[in-house]
Amino acid sequence: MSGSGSFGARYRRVTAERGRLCAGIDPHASLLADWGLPATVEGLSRFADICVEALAPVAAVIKPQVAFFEPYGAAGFAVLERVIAGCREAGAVVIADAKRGDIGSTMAAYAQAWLSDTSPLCADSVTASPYLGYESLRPALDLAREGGRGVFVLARTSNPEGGDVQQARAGERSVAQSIVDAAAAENADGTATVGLVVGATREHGLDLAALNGPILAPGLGAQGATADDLRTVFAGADPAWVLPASSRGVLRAGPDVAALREAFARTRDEVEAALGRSDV
Ligand SMILES: O=C(O)c1cc(=O)[nH]c(=O)n1[C@@H]1O[C@H](COP(=O)(O)O)[C@@H](O)[C@H]1O
Repeated sequence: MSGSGSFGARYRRVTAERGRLCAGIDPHASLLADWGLPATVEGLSRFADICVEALAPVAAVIKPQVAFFEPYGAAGFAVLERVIAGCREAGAVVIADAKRGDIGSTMAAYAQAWLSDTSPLCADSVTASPYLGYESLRPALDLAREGGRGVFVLARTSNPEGGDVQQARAGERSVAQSIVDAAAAENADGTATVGLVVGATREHGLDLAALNGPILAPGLGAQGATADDLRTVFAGADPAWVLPASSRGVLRAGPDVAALREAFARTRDEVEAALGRSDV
């Protein structure tokens, strides 16, 4: 899908209106305890409802971390379905942080789960690992493009161990740069179907200038990156596409809905001030 129905067009619209910060919904057991909630599906459900109420009407992008719903089995997935639907209804773009990656024929089923209207888990986009080979993600990339959705592909992750694989040389360039280049080639159609994940926690040495798609940048807050760091880490990228993400850094302000929303707004304003705008 191209033009105003593309993922990129929708992403640009909503981030221009609501600002560039992705709010993570990561129901860690320790956060549930801090919020006075039990580590049960009822606790998870209450945590999720508070997050949706506080964040969905104000955040441009929301990223529920699937891993924290999985330990509760089918009941956890039912809560996740509610989170995804509630955030989308309130106008936020949802990234299901599932980090899927498998051989192509299996990847097609993951794509159906996260990117097809027929699935109860359908989101606006999903995170994916290209480390079974970028082309193994093809079924997800194609389905996303068809439906005006997106795939955020891991390039250079925020964790210290990521460099072992991602900074390895693949001929003239690093493995991570080869992922960036594949995504940029894919986005030549102007849809911005392929986003990247590039951690905000360290300088990455990547050339992101030709990407023409969103760059999810986790690591703000709990992992130590600051809004000011964004200026240097993403100096070579179009700031309109940079999407810093914070989960625990914002969530620690809960469970009060107003306090949570205020923590989100404060972080978003810091990010906006640090990144500046190229498109207004
Ligand atoms: O894909 C991601 O979102 C992701 C990629 C990455 O490189 N680093 C990273 O921290 N994440 C996710 O971003 C969130 C970070 O959470 P906080 O450290 O609490 O802000 C978690 O859900 C991580 O799984």
